[in-house]
Amino acid sequence: MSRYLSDDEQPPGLLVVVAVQAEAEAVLRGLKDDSWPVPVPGGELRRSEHAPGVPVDVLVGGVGPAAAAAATASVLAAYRYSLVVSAGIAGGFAPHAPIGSLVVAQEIVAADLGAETPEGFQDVAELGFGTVRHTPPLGAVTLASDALDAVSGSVLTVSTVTGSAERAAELTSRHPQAVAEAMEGFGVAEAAARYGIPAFEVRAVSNAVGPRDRAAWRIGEALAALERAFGALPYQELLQEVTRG
Ligand SMILES: O=C(O)c1cccc(C(=O)CC[C@H]2O[C@@H](n3cnc4c(=O)[nH]cnc43)[C@H](O)[C@@H]2O)c1
Repeated sequence: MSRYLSDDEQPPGLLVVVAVQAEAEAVLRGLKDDSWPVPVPGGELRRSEHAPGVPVDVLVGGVGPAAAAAATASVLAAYRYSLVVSAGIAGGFAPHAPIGSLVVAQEIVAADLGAETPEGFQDVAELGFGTVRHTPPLGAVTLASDALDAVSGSVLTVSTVTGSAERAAELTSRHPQAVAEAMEGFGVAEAAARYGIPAFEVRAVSNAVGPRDRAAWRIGEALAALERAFGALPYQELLQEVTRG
């Protein structure tokens, strides 16, 4: 008997979108990796049922907002979900999010989507062209932050990794609630919004946002934190929270 009902019959669950295979493996270890492959346009995702009746799908979407948006949208065209989660490693803004800590986004912000003007950077919302932020369901943010003992705040999506103290200061002056920087969250959230599905972002900090120092990276520590996160998330409560009317 199939443990996984057809898509029409099963309750829609969570889609977790990561950038690279190493992050997917950390998430699947957290889910006690009893997953199996499911075809999606362009490849496959891994499907598991971590909690009874709560399917969790894990997709490797690629690095950066465009790749993440395209990959997420192609899966949402094929399968139904109640929550879409952008997950992976991230840079943390000191002192809020030290290396090895977990972060949950209260808002997902496109931090470099806009224009340089004589008055300084203006984002596309300020220019009147669109949106630069998505707000995850507050109840889900609270549930996850409490369960993970995570820092919550603004998680910035950039297309260019910050590499100087000056750039980090610019970002925190524009986004005083910024706790982390990554490259996929806004793309994932944009795709989810096209399907009317709430988005969520959880990150494990691998490095400090600021001067480029790859020797200071702690990717292994961050991947271990990511594994812990996906072993500790209250999946059934999260789904109840986001599907409550
Ligand atoms: O070459 C560098 O100096 C460098 C510094 C930080 C990050 C990178 C990446 O290529 C990371 C891309 C990948 O990891 C996520 N990530 C992790 N730390 C950060 C960060 O500080 N800022 C932005 N993204 C980060 C990101 O989501 C990507 O998936 C290279």
